[in-house]
Amino acid sequence: MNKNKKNRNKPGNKHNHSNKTYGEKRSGQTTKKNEKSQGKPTKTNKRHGNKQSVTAEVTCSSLTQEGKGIVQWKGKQLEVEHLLPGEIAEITVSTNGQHVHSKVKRIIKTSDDRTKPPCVYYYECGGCQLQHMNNQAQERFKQDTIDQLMKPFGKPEPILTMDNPYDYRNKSHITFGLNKDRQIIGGLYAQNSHQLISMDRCLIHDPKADEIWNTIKDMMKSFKIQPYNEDTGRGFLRHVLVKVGKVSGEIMVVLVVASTIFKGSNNFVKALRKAHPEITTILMNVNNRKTSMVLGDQEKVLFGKGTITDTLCGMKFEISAKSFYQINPVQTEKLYAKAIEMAQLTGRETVIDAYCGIGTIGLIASQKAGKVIGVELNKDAVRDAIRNSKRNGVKNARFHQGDSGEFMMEMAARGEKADVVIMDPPRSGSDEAFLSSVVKLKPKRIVYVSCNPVTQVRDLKYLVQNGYDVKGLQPVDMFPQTVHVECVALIDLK
Ligand SMILES: C[S@@+](CC[C@H](N)C(=O)[O-])C[C@H]1O[C@@H](n2cnc3c(N)ncnc32)[C@H](O)[C@@H]1O
Repeated sequence: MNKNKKNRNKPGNKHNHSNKTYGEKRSGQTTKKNEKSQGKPTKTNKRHGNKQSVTAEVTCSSLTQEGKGIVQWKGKQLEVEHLLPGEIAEITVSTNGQHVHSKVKRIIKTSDDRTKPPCVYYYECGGCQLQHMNNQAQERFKQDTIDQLMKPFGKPEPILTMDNPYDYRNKSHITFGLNKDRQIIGGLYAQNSHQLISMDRCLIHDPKADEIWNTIKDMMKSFKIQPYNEDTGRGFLRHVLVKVGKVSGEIMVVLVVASTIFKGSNNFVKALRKAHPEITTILMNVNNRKTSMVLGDQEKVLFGKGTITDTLCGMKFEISAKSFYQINPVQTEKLYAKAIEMAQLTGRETVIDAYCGIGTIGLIASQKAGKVIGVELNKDAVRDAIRNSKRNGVKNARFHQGDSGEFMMEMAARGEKADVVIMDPPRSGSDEAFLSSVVKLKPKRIVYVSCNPVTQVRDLKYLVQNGYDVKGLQPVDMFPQTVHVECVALIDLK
């Protein structure tokens, strides 16, 4: 599908930008001196019921943490997607009495930070938010975001960026549906919605993963497989998840389906393997619940061993469908190297690897530690961690399944000690149970790895109020083209 035509009028297409000022374009209109900072309503466009839409000329002053441009309009601060600081633009402002929504209509003065997004789906899809910024501007934006958030704790190091900031994702997740002509389409959802954007390539996915799900989409018709419809609950194939071992080349395909009966599964697997002999395992995951979660509980291996193996920091890791594994292995090696350097291990320490996933950080750290204790909620990930420990010949690591907070409380209650806690919680951050038991255990050092600096700041505040000092902060760009940024913090007992 050629979307170039459709995108011609979107911001980011340099040929579309006019350097004319608003005043030049609309000669004869009066401008008041103070209008610039307030935005200049130009005309009322439409009125539907109490919904009203106007066009206004605005100047973008700065960016929000979500990468949206901040502008002033009629004394209000608006957040406008895809607008950059210093840019002057015509925007459409829609109000319904309660909510105000604004959108770029035309860019009048373009920032030097702007680049043409290489992805033709960028302005529809919700996956990336920063493709309209060049690499330097993305780096500056992420550094500024971290510097601002971390101000109470000191100055972060320069962010570790990625040389080739595309094709990096080792995990791709695609949804299927029908278009208005009832043709099968596959793609990603538009931002904050369940509107499926039909696409054939995502530029941050591994290219092989995209080839595979496109083959699956093309096979669906001949195998009479209907995409699942969230509203009616009818249909069979909900999603395809592809995991790629970037070093090993092993590939896992997970067909997420809505029912346990997969008619013709043998022939389907045979045909898929014929088209892609590089696939090393195929699973069927049954998700028959009304949920936005991708994977369900039931899983059946249709071909291969059901896991893939990959190499990270010189160690081999087995990865299950449901286990967490960092999605950008190039940057993960930098992140882990930094985290382990911050831990300053001498070979004697007891290290807790909390929220350990498949044991990656703990097993890599075990080479420099006395003993590693890993704790993780997900059963499959713990099973992987134990297997990974054996596979790499690690003798000084143990893994436990359970809630990290409860595990630490029990450790503290038993009077056990830890020298270093490495923690890497999900985006929601840690919890008081965990943090208070860390404070009780009194490790001399905590290394906090986070993919959400906002919750990390909250947790750092708790630790600082309870006897710890933040001694180092290292941002890492694990998710180029998106607003997300990873940060690792070194925290020492005062
Ligand atoms: C960001 S991942 C980090 C995994 C691992 N450290 C890595 O680098 O691959 C967070 C992990 O925390 C696990 N998790 C979430 N809540 C948890 C909890 N309350 N207790 C223990 N683990 C939890 C998730 O299953 C996930 O594997």
